[in-house]
Amino acid sequence: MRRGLVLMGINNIFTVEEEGTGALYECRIKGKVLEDAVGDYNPLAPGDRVEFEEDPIEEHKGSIERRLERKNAFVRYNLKRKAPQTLAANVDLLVCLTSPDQPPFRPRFIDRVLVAAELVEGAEALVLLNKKDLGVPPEVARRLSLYADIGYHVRMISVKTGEGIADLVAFFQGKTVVLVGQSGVGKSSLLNTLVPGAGQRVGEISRKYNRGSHVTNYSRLFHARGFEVIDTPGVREFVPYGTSSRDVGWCFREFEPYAKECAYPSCQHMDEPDCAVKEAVMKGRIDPERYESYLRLREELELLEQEEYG
Ligand SMILES: Nc1nc2c(ncn2[C@@H]2O[C@H](COP(=O)(O)OP(=O)(O)OP(=O)(O)O)[C@@H](O)[C@H]2O)c(=O)[nH]1
Ligand SMILES: [Zn+2]
Repeated sequence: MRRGLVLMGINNIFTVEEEGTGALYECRIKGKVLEDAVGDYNPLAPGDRVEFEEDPIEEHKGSIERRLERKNAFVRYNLKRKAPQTLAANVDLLVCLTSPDQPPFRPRFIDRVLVAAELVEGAEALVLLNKKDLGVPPEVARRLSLYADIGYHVRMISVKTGEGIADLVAFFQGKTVVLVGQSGVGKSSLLNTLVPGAGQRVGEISRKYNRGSHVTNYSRLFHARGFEVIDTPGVREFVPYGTSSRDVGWCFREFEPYAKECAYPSCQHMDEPDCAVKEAVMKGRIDPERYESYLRLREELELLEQEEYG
């Protein structure tokens, strides 16, 4: 049995890089499901390690027999397909790439990615502002320092001028990092800086597997110097998966010390009496914008739950 690393998967065909040799195999899953991944919608993602068997006839084809134990998984809810989508596995650092302008800074998007990051066990999160060369308005700077205050990594770079890139590469050493971002923030540009030629390779792959459609709707692992980087599809909306409307408050990490003090253990921090979270918002100890993000995400998850079960 050979061992390998899943680099990407499109339409249930997985590109697996063999351990030791680095040879690439085009693999399918043997049988219908993987034993240890029963019930998963997409059982394999870039970053997964697998055992596979080489095809006896066709060179560089194979079948995946088993997924090795995962440390964690980064999952979003795919609104189009109405199903969870695992974007990456075995993640050390989730990078939410953003920009001060072009497209506009969207803190609500960041908050949602950070909620998803809280659900990736053992992974850290970095809020990474690209396009620093465009200038950083005070409101953006304030928000970034809020993220730092509540315990997330925060950095600013400019792919255009190269500012902050060397430090970023140093920070990434030894890690598997996942890039997430809205369209247009410069994700492809950053990826190309980290992994020269990556963009071109992505283009070739989409032509091969995604005939006609140029939109990359799958993630892909690349080896960079001293670290691994997983690129994910640029999305307009991001919905985290793996929590419920009732529990999502626990994914706003700065709420936690207060939430424990709420009169009701399952307090939703809305209209309940003696809600310590609301009180903290009122006293300025919790940022009102983060609280607003919470309310909106809670509501959206509730709507999705009604769609699913109603
Ligand atoms: N001013 C400035 N522009 C940048 C910087 N990085 C990227 N851009 C520009 O931003 C635009 C979008 O960059 P892309 O790398 O294509 O962004 P993306 O996030 O991959 O976007 P999608 O392909 O839509 O997912 C391009 O015109 C880049 O030249 C930067 O640091 N500063
Ligand atoms: Zn409460």
